Amino acid sequence: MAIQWFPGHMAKARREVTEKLKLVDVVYELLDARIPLSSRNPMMNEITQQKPRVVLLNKADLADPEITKEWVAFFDSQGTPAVPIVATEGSGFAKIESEAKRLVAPKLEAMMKKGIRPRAIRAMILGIPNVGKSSLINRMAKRNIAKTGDKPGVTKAQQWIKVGKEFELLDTPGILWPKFEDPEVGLRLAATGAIKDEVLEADKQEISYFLVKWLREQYPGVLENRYKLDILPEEPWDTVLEIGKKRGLVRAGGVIDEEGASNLILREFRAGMLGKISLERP
Ligand SMILES: Nc1nc2c(ncn2[C@@H]2O[C@H](COP(=O)(O)OP(=O)(O)OP(=O)(O)O)[C@@H](O)[C@H]2O)c(=O)[nH]1
Repeated sequence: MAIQWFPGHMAKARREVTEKLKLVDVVYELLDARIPLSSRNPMMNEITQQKPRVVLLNKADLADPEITKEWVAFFDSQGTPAVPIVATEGSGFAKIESEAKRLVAPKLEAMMKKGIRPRAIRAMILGIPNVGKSSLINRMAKRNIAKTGDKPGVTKAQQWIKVGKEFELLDTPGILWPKFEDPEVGLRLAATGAIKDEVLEADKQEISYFLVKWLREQYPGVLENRYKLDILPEEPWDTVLEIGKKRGLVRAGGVIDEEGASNLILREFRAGMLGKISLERP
């Protein structure tokens, strides 16, 4: 999504989310399992206030399973249950529902005591662009719900998607902006493909250097294995050039196509071809 977040957009997004929040019992905060804090809206607590919240660590198929466990423990320690999921495959979905039910149970009991008949639990999905909101909604709905959330000016009545007997999901997600202030956060978002490269001030090369440096430090052997490198150069720019050479990205006159090499590394990382890798630790 090519949306750019200007102050006006942020205010509007926040207003829309606040309106939707009034309709639901529980919020699913969708984060990228590879970069949970970087993919979290900086004002999440303020915006959702006291609303019960379940963190969903999406794209868990691409993340380092050990680090994902650490993140679950981290969020638990903060009092927010967290569930690793793969929205595109439907894995982790049973727990999505049971956690929400657990959080909303006291409210439903209080309603019953007042003689109000129990009703379905109502939930909404909230997250930054590209984190998998539509994939999750479609998978939970078991059909394709048209994307309308990111089209300015397109308004449509809120619809509820029935998920089982006791559960309903709002058919449009709440979209919030990511953090932009911290350059490292920006690089993590860019490396995972959460923000379009064109939107970012950093160029492809810089993003690939960031990724290569992280892999060198945190995942020894990964680059060597994938690109058949005998020795890993000390500097990230030399590594990128070396990978370009190995992959035959060489222009006339023997000049290595550095941008091509950067693109290749990013593309392969995003597709999970370098393995299950997380870019952020609790
Ligand atoms: N590997 C993997 N890819 C996923 C998963 N969930 C979503 N994706 C992919 O991530 C991309 C973005 O997914 P969407 O569902 O369009 O994300 P969104 O949050 O609705 O995006 P916006 O409409 O931009 O706000 C798509 O290419 C999906 O196929 C997942 O669990 N694993």
